[in-house]
Amino acid sequence: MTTPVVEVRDLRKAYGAAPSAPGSGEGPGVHGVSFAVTPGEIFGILGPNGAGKTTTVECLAGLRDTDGGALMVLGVDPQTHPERVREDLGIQLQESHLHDKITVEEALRLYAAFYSDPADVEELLTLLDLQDKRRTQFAKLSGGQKQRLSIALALVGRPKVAILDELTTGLDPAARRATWDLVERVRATGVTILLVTHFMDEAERLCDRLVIIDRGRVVATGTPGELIDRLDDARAVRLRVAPDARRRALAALTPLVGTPDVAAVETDGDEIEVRGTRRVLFAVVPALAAADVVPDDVRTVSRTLEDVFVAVTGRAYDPDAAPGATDPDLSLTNTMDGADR
Ligand SMILES: Nc1ncnc2c1ncn2[C@@H]1O[C@H](COP(=O)(O)OP(=O)(O)OP(=O)(O)O)[C@@H](O)[C@H]1O
Repeated sequence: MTTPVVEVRDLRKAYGAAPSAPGSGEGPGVHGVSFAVTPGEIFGILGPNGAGKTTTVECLAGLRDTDGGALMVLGVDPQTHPERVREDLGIQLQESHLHDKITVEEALRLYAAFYSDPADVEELLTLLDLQDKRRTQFAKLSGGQKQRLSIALALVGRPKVAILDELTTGLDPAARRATWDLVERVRATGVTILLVTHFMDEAERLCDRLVIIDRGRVVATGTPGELIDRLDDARAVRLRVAPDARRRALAALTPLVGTPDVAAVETDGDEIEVRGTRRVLFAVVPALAAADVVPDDVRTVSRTLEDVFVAVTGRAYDPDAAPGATDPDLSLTNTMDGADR
């Protein structure tokens, strides 16, 4: 088995006292998170706001002290040797703040000066599509350009692992898609990526594997496909059948419920929906053929990571749900400094 580049075992970090409200869990923080990231992956940490994602990556970067558990980044414990971890770890945290007047190129050269063997600034400008913006001041950049600059800054120390936190929050759909392409481009250069996000579609699109975190705990781990396929009704086949064949179609399909690949048959307007495993289509087609029903239209529908969240937590996914107390004074800045330990 490949040695993980990042390993988190039973990480614990609590903020303040546990809440007294019934059902509100153990209070804000992280309460036993475990996962391992293998080299070259885009690994996702997905969950609603306040789930504990940023806390987890800040502990990994040695920016916060933990209360318990074991952490390893490229063979080094970030809690005991944060400075060694930072040599190989690039981190782009939420809300990067740079001086309004600093230009893109100045910012990159300034950050490069902190490293003995920095990445080539020209290469970074090209990789992140910022050549045309090199002389633009930070305050004049669009949201997408600021995000691209923050990724470039996270990569300036030639990290082996890059942590990207809530990259696409506030971006329009086109800028989001462009940012996703960039993340894939960065991974293609050999950097392992730890992607923190509360966007289900982003995780589904980008991550090779992921953990879903809710209220400080891991509630699911796997590839997006594995997590979805574990649902009892991972897929659905939707059929439109002419009114005169409808009764025959239902008579053929209803007895399939309870067979290994079929969980339910339901009607919805003029459509019939058969839900089941990813092999549900294999059950539907022979049954229709035997009854000589030719549908006017057939579509397959896949579930999403949002359905996985609902299935494992029993709650609807509210990306903005932030349980527990917040710390109004906590303002995170880019790079290693600025976090309160
Ligand atoms: N310094 C702090 N003091 C008190 N509570 C904190 C502190 N930092 C985080 N928290 C709380 O701990 C919980 C987890 O926060 P964290 O930032 O790790 O969540 P998150 O999943 O990254 O969400 P978000 O995207 O909103 O940052 C939240 O309830 C948050 O309010």
